[in-house]
Amino acid sequence: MISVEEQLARVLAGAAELPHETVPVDAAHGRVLAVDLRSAIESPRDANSAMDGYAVRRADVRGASPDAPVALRVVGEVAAGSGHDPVIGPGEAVRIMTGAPVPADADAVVPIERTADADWAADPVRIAEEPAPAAHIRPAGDDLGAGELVLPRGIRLTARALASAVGAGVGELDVVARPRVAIIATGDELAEPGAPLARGQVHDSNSLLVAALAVEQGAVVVHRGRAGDAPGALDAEVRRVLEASVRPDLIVLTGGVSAGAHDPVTRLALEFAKVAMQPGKPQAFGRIDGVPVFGLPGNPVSVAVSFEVFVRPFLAVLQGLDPTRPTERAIADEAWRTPVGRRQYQPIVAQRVDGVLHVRPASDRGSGSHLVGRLARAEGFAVVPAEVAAIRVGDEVEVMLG
Ligand SMILES: Nc1nc2c(c(=O)[nH]1)N[C@H]1C(S)=C(S)[C@@H](COP(=O)(O)OP(=O)(O)OC[C@H]3O[C@@H](n4cnc5c(N)ncnc54)[C@H](O)[C@@H]3O)O[C@H]1N2
Ligand code: MOO
Repeated sequence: MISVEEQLARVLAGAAELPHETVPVDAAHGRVLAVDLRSAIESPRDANSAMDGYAVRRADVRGASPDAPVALRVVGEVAAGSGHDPVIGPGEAVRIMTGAPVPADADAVVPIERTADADWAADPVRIAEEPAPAAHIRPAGDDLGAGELVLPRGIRLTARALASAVGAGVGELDVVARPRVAIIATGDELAEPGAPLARGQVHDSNSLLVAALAVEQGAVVVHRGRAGDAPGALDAEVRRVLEASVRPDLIVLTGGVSAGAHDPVTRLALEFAKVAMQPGKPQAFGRIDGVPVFGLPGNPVSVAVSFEVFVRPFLAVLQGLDPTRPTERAIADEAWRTPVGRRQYQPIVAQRVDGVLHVRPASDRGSGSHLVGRLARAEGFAVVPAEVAAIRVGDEVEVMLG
């Protein structure tokens, strides 16, 4: 048996960041930013009003108060979006709306509520407050200076990040290419989701599990198929994938990697390993025509764990992201057994109590790697060192969430 670290090192050995591409901001959600993004503009472009009210010259309204309002003639109006810059002479004011550019002659905005009549029809308008210098004016460049760093390279573009990018005057972003993943579930026993099962059959949940996990990690699924155990079937399916017009960056196979007499992955030219982990012991990895191929063990919980431990870091490296997974300390609220000699990845449910993370196994039916029905409850995995034989109530465990 080899350690998880040894197998991970094998998997990551040839992995490198994919090429970059430029995409419209609309298509960048979830992509990884390839270069630092600096603001293309000063934002806001113009000094603009933070309130609906009147643009005034402060010199005209010194000492204004509710008891001694100052009357100004209304000589115009600017609404948001107006490119207009009306002249404001002594004793004059301009109606201004939130977001509208402040006329060059004004040096303060008085909100409508601070006028004696609080009525847009009032003319003259009676200003009932002496505004502070630049009151309610958002200066140009208040949000972003031209050239200011907005987003650092290597982040995944969230909705908020995209809003900042658009605010920075950018219409396109340089992003890392999405890893293209091909998935082939192997086994004669596999049936379509929802299909009635004949004796010996099982629904293929693995190919969808891998596809959805890969998409969650920023990948795009270019092929999802199944291959039976007959000699040549998997080979033919792999060939089809490799010869398709869109070549994948990786192929993920599930099932057929262990010691069975019909395990088809074992006939491929991959490197096979028994990894000291549970679940996920039998693993295969290699390159076929230069394309990385993962052979994950067929049990659904083994697939979920193998993806977290090997495929997810690989996808991270392809996207220029840190492959290390942050872990947290947690307290076990329930006891469970764990195999000595293999690092256990126990699906867990988690709960924070007074800031302390508490976990218990997600399955109430043991840690069988076939328990796909319990996978939905898992909120993460407890990672138990190989030398530990049992977790007792109150023990501290390391947990990777999500
Ligand atoms: N003699 C030995 N037998 C087994 C060993 C071993 O070391 N010696 N290892 C066991 C362990 S651990 C695992 S894990 C499994 C891995 O087996 P395979 O990768 O060959 O997987 P299969 O035999 O094809 O399937 C295992 C199990 O999972 C079900 N399955 C397969 N594909 C899917 C799918 N797409 N969706 C849902 N379920 C799937 C399959 O029906 C089997 O029940 O080997 C042990 N045996
Ligand atoms: O290692 Mo297998 O993955 O126990 O279930």
